[in-house]
Amino acid sequence: MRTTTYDVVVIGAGPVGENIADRVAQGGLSAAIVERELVGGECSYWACMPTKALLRSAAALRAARRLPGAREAVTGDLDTAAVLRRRDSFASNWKDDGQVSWLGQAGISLYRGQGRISSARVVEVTGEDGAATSLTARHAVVIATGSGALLPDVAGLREAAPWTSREAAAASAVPGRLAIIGGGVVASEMATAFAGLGASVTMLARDGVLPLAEPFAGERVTGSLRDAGVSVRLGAEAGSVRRDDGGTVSVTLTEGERIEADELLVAVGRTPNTQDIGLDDIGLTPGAWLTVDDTMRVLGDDGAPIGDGWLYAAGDVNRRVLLTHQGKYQARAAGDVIVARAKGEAVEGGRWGRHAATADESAVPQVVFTEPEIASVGLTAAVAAASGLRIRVVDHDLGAVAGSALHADGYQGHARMVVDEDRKVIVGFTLAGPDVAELLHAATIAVVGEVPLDRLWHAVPAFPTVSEVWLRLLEAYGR
Ligand SMILES: Cc1cc2nc3c(=O)[nH]c(=O)nc-3n(C[C@H](O)[C@H](O)[C@H](O)COP(=O)(O)OP(=O)(O)OC[C@H]3O[C@@H](n4cnc5c(N)ncnc54)[C@H](O)[C@@H]3O)c2cc1C
Ligand SMILES: NC(=O)c1ccc[n+]([C@@H]2O[C@H](COP(=O)([O-])OP(=O)(O)OC[C@H]3O[C@@H](n4cnc5c(N)ncnc54)[C@H](O)[C@@H]3O)[C@@H](O)[C@H]2O)c1
Repeated sequence: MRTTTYDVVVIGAGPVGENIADRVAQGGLSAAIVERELVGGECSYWACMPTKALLRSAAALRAARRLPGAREAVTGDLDTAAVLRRRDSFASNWKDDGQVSWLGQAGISLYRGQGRISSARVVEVTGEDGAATSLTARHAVVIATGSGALLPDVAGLREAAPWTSREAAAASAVPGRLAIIGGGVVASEMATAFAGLGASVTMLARDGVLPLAEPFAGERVTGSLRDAGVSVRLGAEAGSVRRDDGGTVSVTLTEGERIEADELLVAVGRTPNTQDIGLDDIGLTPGAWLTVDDTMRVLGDDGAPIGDGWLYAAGDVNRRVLLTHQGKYQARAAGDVIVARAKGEAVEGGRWGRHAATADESAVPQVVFTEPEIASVGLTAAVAAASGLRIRVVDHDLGAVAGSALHADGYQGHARMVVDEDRKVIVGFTLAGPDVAELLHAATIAVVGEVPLDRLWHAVPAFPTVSEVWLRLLEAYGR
């Protein structure tokens, strides 16, 4: 077996693995990355990028139709084939040459194949041809293997060959009828996308729509999905599934009703890609999420770092936050701390230190690209209250802001800020409305910076922008 030594070996070349390898290379260490599919991972080819491309054209069309003058210029329907072609290009036609050449420029060595930890600091790579290579890491091995779609234990589901988010994101045609099990982020975005592309969609949202967001977010998305013709079945649970010889899928609900569709998308969460990466050989459980400290070092059952601290895990696989931008934030912390430890430099792993992913706890931004868009950061009122904070919730009608009225006739939206009354800082912020995504970062800065409310009065939103909602919220709060 060929054996090579690097300072750092990363398993998984998704957005997180790529960023860690880049960070350690920039810090002067040598890095190898192991990938079994496409360099770029889930986000580039089957998740963030293609799904947002599927959503964007219909959103632009809706926006034009909200505006007199522009509305009259819209004379046709959405061109589905053009949307799918644009999606293909955003998925780089499922080819990774661009990202492979980026790795080369960054000085990172790529090994294609399945990576498996065979002993402390050693990763064995098995290529498609069965040939094995052994990579030894002088300083650290990083697991950045991501996650895959979770299939719930529903009778007949696997045999019915359902779509997961991968098949939905890469669909080459729009099914006439699409049933969706789930009510979370993937289910809501894909119901929006496929309804926009002309499918007749039924959504089985057992636990509600966007149940982890502020309640008004799920209510508004449910309302607009229904307006778009989606049958949103709150509380409905799939009992069994069957696909007949003609290809029709039937989902029998636990209460007995049968729903028929041409395709069935399952979107009920994720499972970690840790099944076959050698965890058993180092005292960890295959198939389990990995637990890490704030510098992304993997912890054993005893709460202590594995071995002398040579093993790290970042991104989806550690379950802290299943989002690309947050995984890349972890990657910057992990990459930099690996370099610092290798060079014997001080580690700043305390709260908000440069080597700690502190924001994962309570300052995570997310945009759900539904209609309306849901943009949020930090804690919901319910979570903040449950965590023992003394909070005050301030709400404002986003449509009542001059900038919103100009943005679109009949603009409907809502904004909520959650204030920690003891510290007089914002701990949560949620916006629901057309095109609110780009408003989010101001709220993220307020939450991460713990900007006192009396200072926020001096951050004056420009007139007439939708951001003026900040002033209205402060006025409602009072000073
Ligand atoms: C439908 C969908 C839409 C999403 N949209 C968004 C969005 O809009 N914004 C956002 O922030 N997040 C979004 N996410 C979440 C985002 O995709 C993930 O958080 C992100 O991809 C995680 O990155 P990662 O590098 O940890 O893992 P991944 O992207 O899963 O990459 C892991 C890589 O490791 C490889 N790998 C796994 N095991 C091995 C092994 N043993 N050997 C070698 N290689 C291996 C895999 O092939 C893969 O390339 C979405 C997720 C889904 C499912
Ligand atoms: N725009 C974005 O940021 C974006 C878009 C898509 C996905 N993502 C990320 O990808 C991850 C996966 O998304 P997801 O939607 O699969 O997971 P999710 O955790 O957001 O939602 C899963 C939903 O399925 C429900 N559920 C669980 N088991 C069920 C069952 N047996 N039957 C019916 N419903 C069931 C849950 O209550 C939950 O509401 C998320 O963590 C999300 O953050 C992000």
